[in-house]
Amino acid sequence: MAGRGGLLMLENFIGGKFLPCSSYLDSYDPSTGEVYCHVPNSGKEEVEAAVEAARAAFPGWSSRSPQERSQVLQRLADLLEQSLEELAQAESKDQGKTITLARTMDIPRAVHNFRFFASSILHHTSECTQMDHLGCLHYTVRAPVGIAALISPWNLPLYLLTWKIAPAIAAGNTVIAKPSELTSVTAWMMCRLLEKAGVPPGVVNIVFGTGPRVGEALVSHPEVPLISFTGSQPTAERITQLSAPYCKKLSLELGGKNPAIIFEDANLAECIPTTVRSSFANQGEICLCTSRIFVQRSIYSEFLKRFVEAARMWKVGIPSDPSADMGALISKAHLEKVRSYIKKARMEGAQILCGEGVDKLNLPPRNQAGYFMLPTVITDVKDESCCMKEEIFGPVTCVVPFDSEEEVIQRANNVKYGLAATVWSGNVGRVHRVAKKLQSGLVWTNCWLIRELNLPFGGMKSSGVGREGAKDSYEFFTEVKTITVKH
Ligand SMILES: NC(=O)C1=CN([C@@H]2O[C@H](COP(=O)(O)OP(=O)(O)OC[C@H]3O[C@@H](n4cnc5c(N)ncnc54)[C@H](O)[C@@H]3O)[C@@H](O)[C@H]2O)C=CC1
Ligand SMILES: N/C(=C\C=C\C(=O)O)C(=O)O
Repeated sequence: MAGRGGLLMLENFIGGKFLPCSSYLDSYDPSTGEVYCHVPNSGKEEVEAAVEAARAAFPGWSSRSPQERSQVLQRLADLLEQSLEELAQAESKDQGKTITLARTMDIPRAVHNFRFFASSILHHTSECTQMDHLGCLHYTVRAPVGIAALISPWNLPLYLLTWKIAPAIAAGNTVIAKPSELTSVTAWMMCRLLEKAGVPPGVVNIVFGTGPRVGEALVSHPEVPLISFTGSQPTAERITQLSAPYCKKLSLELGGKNPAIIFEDANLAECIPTTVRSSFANQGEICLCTSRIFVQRSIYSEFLKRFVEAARMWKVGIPSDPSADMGALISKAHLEKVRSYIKKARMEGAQILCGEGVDKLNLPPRNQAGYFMLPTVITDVKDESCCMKEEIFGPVTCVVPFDSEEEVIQRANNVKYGLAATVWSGNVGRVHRVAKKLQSGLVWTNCWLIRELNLPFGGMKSSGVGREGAKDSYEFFTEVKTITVKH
C-alpha cells in the first residue's frame, strides 16, 4: 500500500482486518540508508484489540480437528509458495540480505514451516499407563494453551516468524505476532493471504512496532499465557521479568558465540568453504553463525591462509545482485556496533587479516550510504577478548590455534552461550566424543545448518530456554493434563 510520499505504509492486521495506526515509524532500506517504508508504532490500544480478536477466535479454532487445521496450513503454504518471488524481493530489500538467500533459504523455509507443521500435527499421540493392582488407568490429554505472543527478530524475518506461527496455530492456539520493527514487510504481505487460505479472522493477528512499546504491552498482558521469543539475551531477561508475575510459559531462543573446531584430519576442501559460509552467511546475522574458529596447531598456518583467501572471495554486493554472497547489515546502529568490535580487537593487539579497515569495499554510488561491511577475519586474539566472548552478530570471525582435544573442548565451552557448534574431523570416534562434551544445543559435524525440523532446536546456558521442533513445539504450544480413571 502506498502512503505518505509514495512510501510503502504498513497496517496492523487484527481480527482479519487491516487497521491503520495513529503513529508510524520509519523503516530503512539497508542497502541505501534511505527511508522507504512506514511501520505502525503500535502500543497498548492495538494489543487490547488484538487480544479481543484472538480471544473471540479461540473457541472456534481450537475446537477444529487437527485435520481441518492442517488443511488451512497447507493452503497457506501453497499461497506463500505462489508468491515466493515477490516475497523474496521484499525480504531482500527490507533486510539487506541477498536476493539469492531470500529466494533459496528464507522464503522456501517459511513455506516449509507451514507444510511441516501441517503434517506433524497429524501424528501426535498421548500417553497411557495402567496400575492394575489399584484398578487404575492413567492417560494424558493435550489442549491448546490460548493466546500465544510470538516475538521475532530482524535477521530471518518471515522464516522465524512462521517457525512460530505454524506450530502455534496447528496446535489450536490463536496468536498475536510482533515481528521486528526493522523488518515488518513480509509479515504484512503474508496477512494478505490468510483469508484466502481459510485462516478465520482473529486466529492470526499481527501488531507492528517497537519492543518497549508494543512488545512489552503484549508480554505483560494478563490474557496472554504463552510467549515464544527469538532475539537477544537482554530482551529475553526483560520479557522474563515482565511475565514472571503471571507465570507464563516461555520459549526463549537467544544468541550464540558458536565455535568451529577443526582437527588436523579434517577435510579442508569441504571445511573451508563451509566455515566461510557458517561465518558470513546472511552477513553473519544468524544466531547459528560461527564466530570462534579453533584450528589444530599442525594445520593452523595452512588453514588460515586458505580461509582468508576464501573469505576475500565472499562477494559483498547490493542485495539485488544475484552473484553477491553477502548484502548489507540491518541498520546503521548495528553496523557501528559490529565495527566497534574490530576497533577493540585492534586496540588489544589482534591482527585483522582481511575485511574491515584492510580491504576496500566496491559499491555503486547509490549504495555508498548503505550498511555494508566486508567479511572480516581476526587472529592473535585472546580467549578473554570481547571478540571471543560476546555475540557480534556480523561478518566477523576469530581464528585461533589449539593443541589437544581436551583443551579445545574446555576453551569452546568457556563462554556464557551454548547454542551451536561445528566439529571437523575424519575420526568418527573423536567426532562423537567431542560432540557429547560440548555445551551446545546443536552440534554439526563435518557440515553446518542442515536442519531436521523434527528434532529439538535451541540452546543451553544463556542461549535460551526450551526447544522448538515437531514434538517440542507441540508440547510447548499445548497444556498437558493427566487423567486417572479408577475402574
Ligand atoms: N536469534 C538471535 O540470536 C538474535 C540475536 N540478536 C542479537 O541481539 C542484538 C540486538 O538486536 P535487536 O533487534 O535489538 O534484538 P532484540 O532482542 O531487541 O529484538 C528481537 C525482538 O524483540 C522485540 N523486543 C525488543 N525489546 C522488547 C521488549 N522489551 N519487550 C518485548 N519485545 C521486545 C523486538 O522489537 C524484536 O521484535 C543483535 O545485535 C544480536 O546480537 C538479534 C536478533 C536475533
Ligand atoms: N533462530 C535463528 C535461526 C534459526 C534457524 C533455524 O531454525 O533453522 C536465528 O538466527 O535467530
